[in-house]
Amino acid sequence: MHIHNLSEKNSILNTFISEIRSVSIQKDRMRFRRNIERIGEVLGYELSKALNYKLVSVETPLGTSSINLTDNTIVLCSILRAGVPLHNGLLNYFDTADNAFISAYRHHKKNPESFEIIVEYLACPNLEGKTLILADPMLATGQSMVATFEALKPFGTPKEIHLVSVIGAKEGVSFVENHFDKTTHLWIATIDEKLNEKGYIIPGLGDAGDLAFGEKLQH
Ligand SMILES: O=P(O)(O)OC[C@H]1O[C@H](OP(=O)(O)OP(=O)(O)O)[C@H](O)[C@@H]1O
Ligand SMILES: O=c1cc[nH]c(=O)[nH]1
Ligand SMILES: [Mg+2]
Repeated sequence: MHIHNLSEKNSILNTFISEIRSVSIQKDRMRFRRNIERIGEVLGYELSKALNYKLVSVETPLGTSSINLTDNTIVLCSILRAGVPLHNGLLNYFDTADNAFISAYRHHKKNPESFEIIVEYLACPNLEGKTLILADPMLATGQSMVATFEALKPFGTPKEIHLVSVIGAKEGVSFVENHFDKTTHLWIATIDEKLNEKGYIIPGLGDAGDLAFGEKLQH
């Protein structure tokens, strides 16, 4: 897998990452969502450099200009709920993309330290020969990303796959590395050291879905 960890180079992205991590700033829910969206825009811009381009002509009022434009047919799929603001950020740049949504959540049984991933809702176009962008801001154990990909398989075989995430744990990155083809790209804002016993990324940011949309009741 090609891992693109954008934190390896300093940029304005660091400001957005620090704000979603900060225990005081992250409480501003609108700012939290907007920062995830802004990170989606930055990741989308970087990802765009790996797409295919074709020379096209554009008529201006005064002449003709030639420019390389991407000819990838993109399907943008994000994992509910926390994926929504990241999806919006990516869609701000890939504005003609087709879109897929899937729900994947951790279902805790009696023991809060063990959970399974439940996939319930899935709306997806044909993926055959498409460029699939699979987005989820948190790559903790990596199980949601892998369960989602398995659920998408009946919709066709994408030509290329780009995973997009904001914060990953080393363990989750290795997990997806073992489950996806080696041609897959991972575009990630930063990678943290470890997970705690409940599967939260340390230091991470807490619960991205709750920070973006409010706490949910377990059912
Ligand atoms: O890599 P994993 O260990 O699978 O964990 C990551 C998943 O956890 C979060 O979702 P969560 O289950 O909290 O649902 P939510 O988005 O509804 O809050 C996050 O958005 C990922 O989907
Ligand atoms: O640290 C984590 C792990 C999974 N989901 C989150 O929102 N945060
Ligand atoms: Mg989720």
